[in-house]
Amino acid sequence: MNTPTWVVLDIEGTLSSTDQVLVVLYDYARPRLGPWIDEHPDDPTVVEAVAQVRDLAGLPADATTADVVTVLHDWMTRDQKIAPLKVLQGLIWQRGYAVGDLVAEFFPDVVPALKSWHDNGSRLAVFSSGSVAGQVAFFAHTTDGDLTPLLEHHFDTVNAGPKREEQSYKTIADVLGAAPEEIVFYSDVPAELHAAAAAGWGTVGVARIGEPYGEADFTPHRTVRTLP
Ligand SMILES: CSCCC(=O)C(=O)COP(=O)(O)O
Ligand SMILES: [Mg+2]
Repeated sequence: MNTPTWVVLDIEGTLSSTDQVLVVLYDYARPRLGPWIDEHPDDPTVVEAVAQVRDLAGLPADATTADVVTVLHDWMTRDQKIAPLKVLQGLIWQRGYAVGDLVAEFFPDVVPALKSWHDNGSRLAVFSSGSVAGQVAFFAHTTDGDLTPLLEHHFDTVNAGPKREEQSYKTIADVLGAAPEEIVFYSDVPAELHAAAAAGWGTVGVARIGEPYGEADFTPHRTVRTLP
């Protein structure tokens, strides 16, 4: 494959283990959701996210924080990557990274690959279900230091759209100002790769041993076990 202009990267299962997200980060967020909502009654981002939870879950307007948290915990248990949950998690993780409670860990091949792509002239972006706020904090506080200078753009389901829909990849290409064939997407989830390919992007399946999609069928996408 020729060196692409843009390399767009998924996080969970691709750069970082699923346990890093679903155990470390989710366990950190779970008990903090209720207090975060109650302590930020005037934050428009929080107010909007809570209103969206109420709407999506069909809760009454007078639903309590505890009712909202019950819904959020249920979504987390089922790993439903629903936007208002990801927004609230992202705010909590942002604080967790800032105060030193959290440090982002990557698979061992990831940081060398990011640096190699960057040094060889590829431009890097992220497309993850994790909110942009959470993503930026994650890359700013890693076991290898602040990696944010390597990344030019962050996309999530709010500013790009659902990861399994072709239109989201068209939106990202527009923002990047790139032709689809100049972009390659790396992900552990075949359905996401199918959507990116439908938008004309190059695709690479990341089938890591021991990860949930490690033995999935990635046909017709090129597949690797490690990056790049
Ligand atoms: C601080 S980044 C958290 C990533 C996250 O919340 C998530 O759900 C990852 O999903 P992905 O789309 O990267 O597989
Ligand atoms: Mg993933």
